[in-house]
Amino acid sequence: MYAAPVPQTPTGETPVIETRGLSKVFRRATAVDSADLTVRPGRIYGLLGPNGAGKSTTLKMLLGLLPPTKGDVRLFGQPWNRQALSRIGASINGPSFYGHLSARQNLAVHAHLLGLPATEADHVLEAVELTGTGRKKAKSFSTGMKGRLALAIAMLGNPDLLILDEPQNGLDPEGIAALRTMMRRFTETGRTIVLSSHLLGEVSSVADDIGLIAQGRLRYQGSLADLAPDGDLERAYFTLAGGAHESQAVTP
Ligand SMILES: Nc1ncnc2c1ncn2[C@@H]1O[C@H](COP(=O)(O)OP(=O)(O)OP(=O)(O)O)[C@@H](O)[C@H]1O
Repeated sequence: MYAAPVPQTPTGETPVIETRGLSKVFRRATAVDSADLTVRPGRIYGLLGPNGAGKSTTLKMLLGLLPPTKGDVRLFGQPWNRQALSRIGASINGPSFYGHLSARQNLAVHAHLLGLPATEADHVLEAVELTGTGRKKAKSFSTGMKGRLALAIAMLGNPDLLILDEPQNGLDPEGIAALRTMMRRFTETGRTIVLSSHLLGEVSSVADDIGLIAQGRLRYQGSLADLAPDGDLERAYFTLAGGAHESQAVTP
């Protein structure tokens, strides 16, 4: 395990996530190659990269869903440990819920599984503005509503960190704007979000910091403003990610 003293960011805060040499090899294919991530508290960190860049694999390793082949992960200043997961809410691999249950019933089931009071369900339902869905079954929700429900499930238990894999997928501009507002609200209290996306425009509309990954390697990490001081994010992205012809980056 990575056993260096608790590292700090230039501003002196302990990172919420810090990885060193994080790598994942599937058979002989390297999906993530020596990634050194630093995620600061209170920030929205956008993990950006083309399809197949290694974003989901990275998030899964942070959550212990995949064992790293090499490298270390620290969460909240401590070497990776299961207890830290109780401080993390996550939505990976798209929304997953019981289709025959309402939003509130879904949340009540998840709250129960987490040992939380049922009132917690109402709390997150309100946070994602799904209180008006009543008895409507989740299977008949629109993509945007399903996205909100997935976010609500991840927010149960008042986590300090949200890890969201492509939360903007399938959302219309209104849904993306609503998600942005919910995410901003979440981080206003010093909490942190890591989200992945291959959509440059959507990440740039919400993220404070960017980790740009391509072919498993972290090509850039820092503030969104520093990624493209001239304001041309698309050019910066294509330069770092390896060229428009290879990349799936899309601006809305
Ligand atoms: N379980 C697995 N077994 C073998 N290869 C895998 C597995 N999971 C991912 N990969 C490979 O690892 C690489 C990175 O995949 P990953 O899903 O992390 O990319 P991504 O950046 O999340 O892509 P996308 O934006 O398309 O979701 C890809 O080449 C993928 O095919």
